[in-house]
Parts: sequence; structure tokens; C-alpha cells
Amino acid sequence: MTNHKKQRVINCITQLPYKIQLDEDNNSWNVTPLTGNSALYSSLDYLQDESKDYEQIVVGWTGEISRKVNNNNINTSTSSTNSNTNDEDIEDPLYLTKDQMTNLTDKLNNEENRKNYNPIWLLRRNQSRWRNYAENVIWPTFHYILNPTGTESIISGDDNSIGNENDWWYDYVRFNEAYAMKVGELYQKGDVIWIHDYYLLLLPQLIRMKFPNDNVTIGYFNHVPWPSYEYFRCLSKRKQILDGVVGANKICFQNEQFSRHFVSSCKRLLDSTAKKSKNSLGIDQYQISAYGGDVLVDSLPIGVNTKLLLQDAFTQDIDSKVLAIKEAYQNKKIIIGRDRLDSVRGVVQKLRAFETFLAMYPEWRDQVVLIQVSSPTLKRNSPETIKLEQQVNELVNSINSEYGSLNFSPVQHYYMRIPKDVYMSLLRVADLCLITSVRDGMNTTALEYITIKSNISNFLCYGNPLILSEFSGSSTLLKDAIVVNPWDSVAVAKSINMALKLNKDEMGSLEAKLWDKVPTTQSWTENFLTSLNASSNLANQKDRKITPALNRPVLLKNYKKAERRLFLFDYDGTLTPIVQDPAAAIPTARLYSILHKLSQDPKNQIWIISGRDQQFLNKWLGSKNTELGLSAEHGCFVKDIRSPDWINLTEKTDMSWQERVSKVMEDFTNKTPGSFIEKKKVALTWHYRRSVPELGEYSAENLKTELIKFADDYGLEVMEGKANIEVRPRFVNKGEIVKRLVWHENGTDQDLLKPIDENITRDKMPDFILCLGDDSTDEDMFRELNVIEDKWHDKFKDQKNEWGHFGFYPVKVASASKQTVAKAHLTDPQQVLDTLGLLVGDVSLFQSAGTVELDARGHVKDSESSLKSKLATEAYAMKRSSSNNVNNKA
Ligand SMILES: O=P(O)(O)OC[C@H]1O[C@H](O[C@H]2O[C@H](CO)[C@@H](O)[C@H](O)[C@H]2O)[C@H](O)[C@@H](O)[C@@H]1O
Ligand SMILES: [Mg+2]
Repeated sequence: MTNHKKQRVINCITQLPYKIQLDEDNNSWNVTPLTGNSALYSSLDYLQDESKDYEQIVVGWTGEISRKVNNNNINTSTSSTNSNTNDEDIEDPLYLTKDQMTNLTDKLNNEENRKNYNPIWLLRRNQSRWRNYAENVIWPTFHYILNPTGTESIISGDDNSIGNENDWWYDYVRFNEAYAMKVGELYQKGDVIWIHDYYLLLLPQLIRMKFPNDNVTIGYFNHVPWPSYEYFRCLSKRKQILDGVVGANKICFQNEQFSRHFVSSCKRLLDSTAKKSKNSLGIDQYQISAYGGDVLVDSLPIGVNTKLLLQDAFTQDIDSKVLAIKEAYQNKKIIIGRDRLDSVRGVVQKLRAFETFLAMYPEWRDQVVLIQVSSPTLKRNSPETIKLEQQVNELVNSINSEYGSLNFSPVQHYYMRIPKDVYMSLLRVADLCLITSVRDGMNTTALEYITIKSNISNFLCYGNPLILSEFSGSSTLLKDAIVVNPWDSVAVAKSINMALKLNKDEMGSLEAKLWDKVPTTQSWTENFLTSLNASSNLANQKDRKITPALNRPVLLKNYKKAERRLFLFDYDGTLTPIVQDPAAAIPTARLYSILHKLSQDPKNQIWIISGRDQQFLNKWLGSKNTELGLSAEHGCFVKDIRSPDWINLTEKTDMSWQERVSKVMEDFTNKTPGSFIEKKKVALTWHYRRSVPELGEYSAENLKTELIKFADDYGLEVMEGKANIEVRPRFVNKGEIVKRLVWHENGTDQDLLKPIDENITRDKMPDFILCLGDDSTDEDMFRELNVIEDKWHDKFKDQKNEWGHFGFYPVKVASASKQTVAKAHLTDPQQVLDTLGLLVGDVSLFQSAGTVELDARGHVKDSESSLKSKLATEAYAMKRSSSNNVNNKA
């Protein structure tokens, strides 16, 4: 028998599927399975127990760990609630010893479970702080609820402060970073990483940064809706979120509408292009070019474990429960609903429609019961939920008093979590299932109902109708359900009437169209992983290399440690955004301030290496800050730091070509309205940004062909820039300047006419080089740095820094999937300024994500707060052991 090697899948989920409680007195863990998220959890079970091709590793946050305390022999908390001596859950800050953590991991992975669960520990005071950004900002926006501050819904924060969106964002970044750290510990070459849902939108890019040299295969599945651009654009961190998620090879949604919305956001915010086609399942897919690489975007509706469901739903025990319910509502039609009680599940809309139904069709009064089970959410005590609860109660009371009697209430409302067997009985007994959500990703109740109704049993489950909201993600899958607009209560009432009057054949034929549309967990899981592997194979093709985002925290660390730093900045499109008029692309006050701060540090040498001419660079940069070295016209002219003089490196060159090039360019300018020539001292640039795009591109193509015909005769380079064609002598380029600046004693004056000396020792040359550029001409700089790095690998093998390199950071500033020889990318000039701001201390580390090391409490490792927390944990461990000793002696 051949030994089939399974592929490892690292499954990253928001929370491990358990409610976890620490029993301090017995020093043991209580672990109870969580309800909800059944589809995802059944996919985990499938990978764990049944899959032949995959071996699963699960990474997930522990969730809020509560404590069970019977006596008060341990009290390390500053909070007064901790002095409580009753046997109850306490949600105070928690300190755990290493042993306790290991015990929980062991318990989760005990032999019986055979699970490979890896908890993420984030034990700060107010453990629910990690939920704030995801639950109060992302979730509402993704469900079309605009609540800019979210402050109404939650009071949070370490110091009992009212939550604010920025703090929440920092916690969100840390939450993602904690996962990146854990994945970093577990990842082995060849693994695939599967990330689930909106708590972890930054994780794909963080993992990409962690493994810049591996083509890690990363898939992301969004379980909730993805909103239209008009909503998504309202998020203040919209770009950061997109940047994070496009680190994946494949991004997948519940339906085509959501994937379309996502692509539209990428086009508008990331300037992505998208090629649309059909995937092997006939579903729309998009190949989007996002920063640094091609990403596959498509949809795959989640499924349910139909086999297990039928097994669970058709038992003798449930038969008797079904019978009992039938007897309780003899001769009545039973409508069922099960929803979480939050604002998007449409319970209020459902009750209004039912009320309208009873008002419109008096013949049904006393003949129909609506059994509505509403399960509480985590935010049960939030003002919105309390308001919603009141609204629901009022509606239930009003319907029951208007249409009920002493011995019958037409609405039976249960605000509770019901056990699985009761849920199964309700699905089986129902004559109609009513789903009126105003927004959801995939309604699994609908899928479970259809599955159960497709089965013939003693109680004739077969073929009872489903009314489904058009706003539910499942409506695109279950097109043959009775699809309604939940906001139109009259239309829903008419549909209820119609559905209850269907005869057996009609119900059967409706049902027949639906049941085979329900995906199974198994097929969903297998299809996702198969297509993820396929998309990653595509990405691994040579010309599709994915460039990771620049790891800014690492850059900052390296920057701080470095003694001789060299900055090589391109100007247009790197330090300033591209604009229509070249004369208008002038530095902002923020750029001046950052350059000023950077240049104040004697360890820093800053060079602007641009295609611009001397005049422009002098006027806007040199005259404002003499600490900047300048290189104009792609290396034709150079002015050293603090020097007033420019050196012309093309002095001895024959310039007769200029006339010929000008003539050809003029010809094209006449043929292309809106185009113009920028005549610099040496280089000539033909611009077409202001022309009709198609004509501009067409002319540029032809102009290039014309110029190339004689470029060799004069030793010229014809370069394609951003809406321009430039010509300059070939022997000068930005790479040549970079070479000279690196092979040089950092901090000393340049002798630009002297040949480069490559015998200089390493301790004189820079130990940190940040090189940023957006255009094809900047590739010369990156290429040169790569060449030097290779030489240094041979020459100075033993002199690498703690990250295993020489501190070279060639970074492409690219807004589309440009192939580059740079090692990392930043999205646009704004990110460039944020990154430089980080170095000079203007921007917080958590403004943007990177691979920060965190401790088990979510503090940055080795920070002051981390050290304090370490001491508190040690104190806790000592108290534990001394109290154990006392107890043992007693
Ligand atoms: O090397 P760089 O500093 O990036 O300069 C490259 C060229 O940039 C300028 O043109 C580009 O930017 C303009 C302003 O945003 C834009 O209008 C134009 O379409 C771009 O091509 C500049 O005018 C050229 O001289 C530089 O060579
Ligand atoms: Mg540029």
C-alpha cells in the first residue's frame, strides 16, 4: 500500500469552537462546545475526521476565558468583583501559568478528540476588547448599517474608557498579528493557509510579510456579506483592510454578488484591474491585479453536513418530539422561524408580515401558529439589542392580543438558545419556514430546512415550502424558494397565504427544484481547497511572483538599530501622488516635515533620485533642505548633500540626438491633442496624460517604435513612464547613481567624478538602505541593490544583521500588479509617508499592520507593559503555588 502524504491545512478561525472556563480551585479547564457557526465547524470536523487528502491544524482565539471560583484563596485582580466567593463566572483579567496554558491545549487535543487545536492567548483585562473593531465597525458596515462611531453599542477598553474606533483598530491589528505569529510558528513549506472571516482581514498580508521568500498559499473566505462599494468606502480603514486581504491567493465569498462588490472596491480603491471569466463550477471569477500580485476572487456558497443532519434529525426521540408538537397544535399549520436576535435577521419584519397576513386573511386566524425562536447574541445587553427586544415583545403581544384567545396565541416566541433536538423537531414539523433577514451571508437554517424537508419520514417531511428573503445570501443559491422582499409586509403576507395553500404536488415540485442545490460541507471544503491550490499554482508561475507588503515593524526595528542609513527616494508617484499637470506635483507640508525630521538625524543620508530636472528639484527640495542629495534627469546631474554645485555626468556626451528626438516628438504632439513635450537639459519627455486615453496610448506605442529605430545609433534609452515616453543617454541611469552612493563611506562627501571603489570595508558602508520608487526607471535602482546584495553575500557573509540580511529594503510603490525586482511594496505615496512617519515617530506602529511579536496578553513583546504583565504573571504563579502548599498542608 502506498503511503499517501496528506497536505497540511492551517485553518485560522476567529475563535476555537468552545466556551472555555478556568476552574481555579481545581486547577482544571471546563470546555463546552459552542453553538452557532455550524457550517464552519462541520467543515473543521470533516477535515479532521474524514478528509483523505488533508491534515488539519486549527488556529483560533480562546474567546473570553471565564473563571469559576469557589473560594477566595487567590485574588490577583485589581477589580472588586474578584473578591466574590461564589461559584460563578468572573470576567476579570486573567493571569495564567505556562502549565495552565499547556493543560488547556492538551485538553483540546486529547486523544479522544485527536484535534490539532492551537489556541491564541489574548488575556488582557476586558477580553472582549478584541471584538470591538470587527463587531462594531466591520460587521455593521458589511450588513449595510452605518454607525460611524459604534459607541452606542459597546463600552470597552482596558481602562473602562468608552471605546473609540482608533483604539479598536489597534486591537484589531494586534488580534491579526497574534494569529500571524502563531501561523509563523506552525507553518511548514507546502502548507496551505485558510483564513476565515472578517475578524482576520489583515492576516493574509501579515502572513505574506512573515514569509517574504516563500510563495505561501493563502485562501480567505468571507462568511458574511461583502457590501457594495458605496458602503465599503465609508470605512475609514478601507484601504488597510483591502491591502490586508489581497495578500491571499484566493478570496472567496458566499455568492457572486458579494464577489462583484469586492472587485468593485478593489478597482476603485486599489486601482486594480479585473479579468472576468467562469470557474470550473460555472461561477463568475475575477483575476484581479492588486498590489504586487494577481488574486483570484470568486464565490462558493457554504454547505451543511447533510448526511449528519439527516442522521440527527430522524431518530425515535425526535419522532416523539415531532408528534408532541403536532398534538399541541392540532389542526393548525405551523410556521417556524429561527434567527439570531440582531437587527439584520428581520425578526421585526417577520412579525409585521405575519400580523399583516392575519389581518388580510381572516380565514387563517386560529388556524396558523408562528413558532419563532430568537437566539440571543453576544451583545445581548447593548442598547440596540435591548431596544430590539422591546420592539419584538411589543409586536408579539400586540399580535397575540389582537388575534389570539385565552387558549391560543398565534405567535409563540422563544428568546433563547434551543437544543439541537428541539431545533430538528421544529424543522421537521414545520408546514412553512419563514426567513425574512434584511441582510445575511448564508442562512444555514434555510439549507438545513431544505435538507430535512427533502427526506421522507413517518411524518411526511417531504416538500414543505420555504419563504426566503431576497436579501439573504442564500437567495441566489435557492432561487426556487418563494423569494420575498421582507420590507414589503403585504407581499410577504400574500406569499404566506400562497405557500400554505399549495397542494402536495405543488409543494413537491417546488421542493424538488431546491434540495439538490444545497451544498454539502464536504463539497464546499474540497472545492475551496482544490481551487486554492490551483490558484496558487498559477501565482507560482514565474511571471506572477507575488510581492509582499513592506513589513513596517521590522523596518522600524532595523532602522533603530542601524548606524549608517541611506535613503534613496524617487520623487513623482513615490513622494507625491501622480497628478495631471507635472508642475502641480509639489511637496506637501507633511512631506517637508518628514524629510526635515529624517535629515536631522546625523545617521541618515537622504537622496532624491528623480527624472525631474535640476531646476524643479532645486526649487522644491534643495532650496528647502540642504541636507538632501539630489539626482536629476534619471542620473544625468547630481548634487551632493549640503553642496550647492551640480555635477553634469553627461557633459562629454554628444547631444545631437536631442534635435532628432524633438522632431519626432513634435510630430506626435501635433497628432495627439493634449500631449506636450517637457524639455529638460538632457532628457526629453513626451507626456500624454491629458490626451484622450486610447489615442494617447496608441500614439505612445507608435512614438516608441519610431524612437527605437534610431536609439541604438545614439546610445539612447527610450523609456515608458507613467503616461509619458522619455529619452535619455543609456549610460546614465538611476542604478548607476545608487551604485555610487552605496559603495561609499556613508556620511562623507562624494567625489562624483572619481571611479567607484568596491574595496571599501563593510563598516563604512550603509547598514540600512530604504529605496523607494514607483516607475520602470526605478527598477534600475532595485536591480543595482540586488546586485550589490549578491556581492555582499560573497564578500561579507558573516556580517549580516539579526534578520539575516544587510538591511536592504528595495520597495516598489505600486498601485497595480506590477512585476518588479523589488523585495516588497507599498501601495501609494500616502503609505510611503505613513511609513516614513513611522520612522520619525509621527505615526503609530499600529496604524498599519506588520509582523509585531506579541506576548500572551497582547502586549508588544519586551515593551514596558509586557514586562509589567510578566511580573504580574509571575506573582500570580507564586501565589498559586503558595496557596496550593497551604491547602496541601491543611
Ligand atoms: O523619477 P520621477 O521622480 O518619478 O519622475 C518621473 C517623471 O515624473 C513627472 O511626470 C510624471 O508625473 C507627473 C506629475 O504627477 C504626471 O503629470 C506625468 O503624467 C508623469 O509622467 C515629470 O514630469 C517627468 O519629468 C519625470 O521624468
Ligand atoms: Mg516616480
